Amino acid sequence: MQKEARNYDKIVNRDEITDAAAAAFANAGQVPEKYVRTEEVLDGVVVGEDESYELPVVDMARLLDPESAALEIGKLGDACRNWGFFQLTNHGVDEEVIQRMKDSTVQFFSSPLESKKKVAVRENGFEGFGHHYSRASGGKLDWAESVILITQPPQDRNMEMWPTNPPTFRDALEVYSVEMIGLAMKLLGFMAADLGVEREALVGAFTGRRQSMAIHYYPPCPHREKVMGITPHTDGLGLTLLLHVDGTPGLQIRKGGRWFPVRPLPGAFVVNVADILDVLSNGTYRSVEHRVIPDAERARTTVVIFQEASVGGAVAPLPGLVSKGGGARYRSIGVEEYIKGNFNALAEGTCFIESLRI
Ligand SMILES: O=C(O)CCC(=O)C(=O)O
Ligand SMILES: [Fe+2]
Repeated sequence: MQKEARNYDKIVNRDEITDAAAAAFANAGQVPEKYVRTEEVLDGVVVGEDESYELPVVDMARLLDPESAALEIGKLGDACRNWGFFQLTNHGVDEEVIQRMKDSTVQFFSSPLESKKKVAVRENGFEGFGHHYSRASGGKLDWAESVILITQPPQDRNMEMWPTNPPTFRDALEVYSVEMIGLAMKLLGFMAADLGVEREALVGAFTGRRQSMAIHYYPPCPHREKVMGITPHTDGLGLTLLLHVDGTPGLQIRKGGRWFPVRPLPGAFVVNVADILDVLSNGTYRSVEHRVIPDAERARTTVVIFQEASVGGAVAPLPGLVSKGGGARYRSIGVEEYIKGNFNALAEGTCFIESLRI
């Protein structure tokens, strides 16, 4: 797909990180009005430390072992149906590749604002350094700074938006991005087995499609009840792979009207079903709303990879699943129209795939 085919004009509107914002992030004794969102933060009960619950954990080593595969595929399927999220252990991704990505990300965010602004978001631009998810919140901003980039396929990249500081960043991201395609494809193969479709039907929908990534830095905030790290949203693409750079928690998943905090397992990825996979699976797998609340004391940094998917140029339920009975639960839509609709919905704070429901 040519990048010219994507025109985000009038849809995407990002905010730059101002000097004032950077100063507030560095010293959060006082939260500027633009970031105060107490009502939103208090919307919905957060499940407390005292309540025991377990977010699903899927073990890649057990998926790969023929002795345990069937059971583990069942766990994977349950996680995608009931939570839309799971933590993935024993993922097999080269630890050095992960470490280089982590180090480069930390170094990027700790560099001076002037340096980060070399890749600042542009008007109507989708990529770059800035505030990315705040639009749904009536002019209020997220307590975070982020970079979003298109990473695959290589011809879709806008290299002028790729940081050169630290000098390791581009190379680390290039290698990491390829590893994440491999990891996504492995997982999708097991998801296909769980859904009862041909491996190629699901893996093929993701093969050669666009990959983008976000790195996020959430400064600590002693007034946690006032600020939102990321506005509640569902992910608009196919599959999301999230890496915790540090051990700081903050991600919360909505289930049954309550927010469940994720307790990051050391060395695990957090994987979630995004909207297009929900559609492909004909609503069997769920793309679930999530948000981030910053920590009171510790900064939090994440690296997030988004894999896009489509079938024959459309976002639609896989034919193999529709024919299984019940009919299509979503109507088919061209992928370009989908992406635009999704951005519009994100800006409005609605969920685009709801409008595709039959
Ligand atoms: O940083 C996180 O924990 C969540 C990021 C996220 O939801 C996103 O980038 O879509
Ligand atoms: Fe997300």
